[in-house]
Amino acid sequence: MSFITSALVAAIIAFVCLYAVRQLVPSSSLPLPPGPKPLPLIGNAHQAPKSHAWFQFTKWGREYGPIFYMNMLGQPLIVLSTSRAAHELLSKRGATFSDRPKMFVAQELALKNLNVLLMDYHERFRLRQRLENTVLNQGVSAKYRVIQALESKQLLFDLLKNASGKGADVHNYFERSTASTIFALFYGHRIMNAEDPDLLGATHLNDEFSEFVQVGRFLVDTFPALNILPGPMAPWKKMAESHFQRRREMHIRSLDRGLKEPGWTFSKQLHKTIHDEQLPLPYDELAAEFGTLVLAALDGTVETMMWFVIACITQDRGFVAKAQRQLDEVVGRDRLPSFDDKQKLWYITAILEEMMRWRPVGAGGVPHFTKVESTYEGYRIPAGSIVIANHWAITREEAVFGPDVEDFMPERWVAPDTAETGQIRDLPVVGFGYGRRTCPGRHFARNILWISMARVLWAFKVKAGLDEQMEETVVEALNSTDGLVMRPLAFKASFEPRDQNARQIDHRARMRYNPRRPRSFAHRNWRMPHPYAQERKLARGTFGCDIYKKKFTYPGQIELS
Ligand code: HEM
Repeated sequence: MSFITSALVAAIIAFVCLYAVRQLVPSSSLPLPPGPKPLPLIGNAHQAPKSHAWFQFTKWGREYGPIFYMNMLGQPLIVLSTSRAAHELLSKRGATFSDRPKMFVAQELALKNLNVLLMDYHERFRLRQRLENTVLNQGVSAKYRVIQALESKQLLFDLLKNASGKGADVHNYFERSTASTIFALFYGHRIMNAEDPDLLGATHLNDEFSEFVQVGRFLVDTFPALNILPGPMAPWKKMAESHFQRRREMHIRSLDRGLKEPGWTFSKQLHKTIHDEQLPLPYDELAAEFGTLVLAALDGTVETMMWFVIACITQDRGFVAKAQRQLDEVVGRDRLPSFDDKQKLWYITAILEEMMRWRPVGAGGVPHFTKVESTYEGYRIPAGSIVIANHWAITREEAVFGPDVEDFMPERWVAPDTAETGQIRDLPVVGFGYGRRTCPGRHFARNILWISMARVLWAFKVKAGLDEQMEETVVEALNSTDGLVMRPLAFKASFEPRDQNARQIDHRARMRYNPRRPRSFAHRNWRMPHPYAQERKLARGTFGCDIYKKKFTYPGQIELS
């Protein structure tokens, strides 16, 4: 018998045994949740959606109710379709439902178990979560607003210079702005443009990773025994090893650099904590932890901004004019909106919340896993189940969010007393996930999104871009990639300044750098103009002596002290 045949036979025997054991092991007498009708042995594998599973799962959710069950070649899969079910199981019973399913290629081979996103909820994970929390909790995240505000000015400047008139594919500019904020804080250097090698490396790794985590992409995920196949028969091994090596090299290089840059960085802060507290986190694992955070931070934030641009173009039934009226009343036309205006700019907050609802970028939810059997509403959830909160279905619950859930309507977040309190309605927040696995970057992300949305609306009329014949191009409201992050397909948008004030962003924001020395971070290349002296003072107060008792130099371009 050839090597490959033996491996296949071994995998099939393992599968049949597993299936038989799952059928025979006594469990509670409660029924499994309802779901599509399975076939013997393969279960529902033949019905598994080929792509964009969240759409089909939403249809099944409507048919079978808040919780439905599928059997994928013996692997139990539970899909939750309402906010209540997701909250009850994933949040309230977090001790049970906070592990992650095994993804052999992604986790074992490509990441060598170093990625916090795919780690089980055990001691190693909790240490990383504790460290993340020290630099990403709500209070500390507010301190980074200074940098987010500065980078959002640069964003306006980039859009004005490159995307007015006929418009452009603006993904690069939003990506640069977010990446620069993240790299500045993590590693102490800015990202000057979309061609930056660090940014290109990060996005390339994210694209590859997205493939590795697609359920059903690799047979070996279902039958890990297949991994004994030799190299040529197992192409995933080479792909995964190459991914791991490039990732490791990039993360370690970035951390080395982050520790050398002047001023405070996440790298320095956490490296010191680990050293002071003698925590069991070797250097390469710390580098991997930062790398994971950077990659996780980029995708969700940038793609939410891209969906925001699409909402402005395709969903404007008056929300843009309403937001601009409020911006003009509260802020006027002589300065940009700032975080200090947040309470009075409640409609921008409503837009942000509606954005996260209308296009939740993690549409299919990140899978959780339970190692023990559980019950819910009279149904049995078998031990070893993958549990998915289908964000797409949950954000489309009419009983929770009101009618016309496919429409973009910030008004659904506006409470009767919002105008006085600045507080919007307390509806369920879905986009950042659930329970002990809730996104640790949510406060950080919300701040970037809020200031970027407020400033883009203050400055521009956002329209579809024009083609060669000067006709408006078609911008689709739903076309997206498949995968962990739902990205809109490329489109062209035009950012026309609303007036002369907006046209002068470059004089006002003046986030200028010397284009002949774009990779130089010497602060003399940067000028902070007079109108923003006050911000400089604020930043100095914030970082100079406050939480970290250290002089903070916003890396390179702006001396804040
Ligand atoms: C709009 C932007 C973002 C969205 C929509 C988003 C969404 C999510 C979601 C849905 C999860 C999975 C939650 C679950 O399993 O239930 C997650 C996890 C995660 N996010 Fe975010 N995220 C965003 C921004 C960020 C940022 C800015 C950072 C870091 C600075 C970050 C770091 C992470 C990490 C490390 C995890 C893994 C947590 C774990 O497995 O326990 N994310 N995010």
